Amino acid sequence: DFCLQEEDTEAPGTSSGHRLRQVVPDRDAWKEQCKNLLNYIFECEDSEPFRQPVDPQNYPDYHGIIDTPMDFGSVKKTLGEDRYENPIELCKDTRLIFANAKAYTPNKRSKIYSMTLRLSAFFEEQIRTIISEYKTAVKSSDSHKRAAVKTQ
Ligand SMILES: COCCNC(=O)N1CCN(C(=O)c2ccco2)CC1
Repeated sequence: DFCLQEEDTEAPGTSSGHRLRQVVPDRDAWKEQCKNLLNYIFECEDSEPFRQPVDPQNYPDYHGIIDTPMDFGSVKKTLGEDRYENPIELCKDTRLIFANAKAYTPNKRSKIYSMTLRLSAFFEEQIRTIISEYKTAVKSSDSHKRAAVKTQ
């Protein structure tokens, strides 16, 4: 892992001349990665029933069965408004979309429910790397903080 050398705590380009270029994992990269993943999901036909909230006019029993409705439009809006702290929170909301469809569907062969099976398989494949890289970046930035404290 990366740790700060003595000279790294000084301002860049100090009297010590050139400095080693630091490669530090970016702990904010997950946001753009999730934006791109959501855009791809929005392009998928399978996401069509899940891009906006259910209209109770069309499904009067929906809100009696589903306690916490969720849809990809809401997830995208929350992300865009910086109301997710990390990709784990976004993953939790997205899994709610799939769990709601499984809870509401009258049977597991329904068209709408079958769309969530393909969509969730794809989402889980993609989000695992985003979360893994985020957790690595957080660990690395924590070690940077510990190293910096040591040098003070
Ligand atoms: C064009 O989209 C409008 C908003 N969505 C919507 O009305 N839905 C999506 C949620 N939903 C189900 O998960 C479901 C499972 C089995 C039958 O339905 C009910 C239908």
